[in-house]
Amino acid sequence: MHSKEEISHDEYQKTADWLMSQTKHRPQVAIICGSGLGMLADTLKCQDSFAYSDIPGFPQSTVQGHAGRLVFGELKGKTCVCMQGRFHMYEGHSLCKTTFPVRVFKLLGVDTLIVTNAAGSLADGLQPGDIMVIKDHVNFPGMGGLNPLTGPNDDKFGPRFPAMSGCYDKGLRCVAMEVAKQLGVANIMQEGVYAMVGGPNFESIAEARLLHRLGVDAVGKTTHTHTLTPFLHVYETTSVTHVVKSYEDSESVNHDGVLEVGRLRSHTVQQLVTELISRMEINNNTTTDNVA
Ligand SMILES: O=P(O)(O)O[C@H]1O[C@H](CO)[C@@H](O)[C@H]1O
Ligand code: HPA
Repeated sequence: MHSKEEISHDEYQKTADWLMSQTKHRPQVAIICGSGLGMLADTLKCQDSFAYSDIPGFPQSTVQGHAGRLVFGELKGKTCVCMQGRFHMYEGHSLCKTTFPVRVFKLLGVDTLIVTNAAGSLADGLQPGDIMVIKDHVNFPGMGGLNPLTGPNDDKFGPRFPAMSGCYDKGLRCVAMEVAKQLGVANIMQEGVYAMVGGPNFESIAEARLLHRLGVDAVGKTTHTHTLTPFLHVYETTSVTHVVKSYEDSESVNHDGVLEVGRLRSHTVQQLVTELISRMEINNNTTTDNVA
């Protein structure tokens, strides 16, 4: 069963030590790129990049649109590490494997995590191509006991019972909305609630309607597992795709369509993240105080 696998502190440390022996970069910010959104990594300067298959202990990406590379470099004067490709439960990874890189990032000195993803729209006001800033999540697998934090707690990574109320950094969300205004994209950006489901199938019409009634704005198959790691300032943005909610709707959602929307919005997401990073005060560990 997924939740049984355990990874020791030494294993995370071994991967972190290997990376530190291969690059001089010491990142403060980590960026995880969602489906079709990996181009962000190409904008880093003075790059050192590693295929996941060459990094000791790292899982492998198997999904189209997730290149499987870890890229270190500079963005707007901040040292960053960028995942071009993430790991999903539906690929067969245990949940602690899907979150493995986030704990390694902590050991590298990262204190801010920026996550992008693709997800289907359930809210009436969210159109395909819109951007949703995640303000909260519903962790369906977690509510049923599938949680990367299951098992012995490693106090070095956070408390046994972490609170989720402040999970998505309010200061970063405010700055993101300011940046959206400055870039002229505030009309396609709003805050909302993301729900993770197991997948890999897309939702049935009845499931989509149920999620909508439960207060979910967008649905995907990943993401919050990374944000359950309570030591980081987290900012997360969703690139919204179409979800079928009506029996009369002749469209059906598919992964190629998801990648297309990702590509369509990748430039805007890239601009948003770059400007957000440029405004961060990172060294004093007080991103939440840095509201523009
Ligand atoms: O969450 P990301 O990796 O962006 O991908 C989303 O897009 C894929 C489905 O097309 C699923 O993996 C879903 O979670
Ligand atoms: O999980 C999903 N469901 C619906 N639409 C999506 N678009 C990306 N991911 C998803």
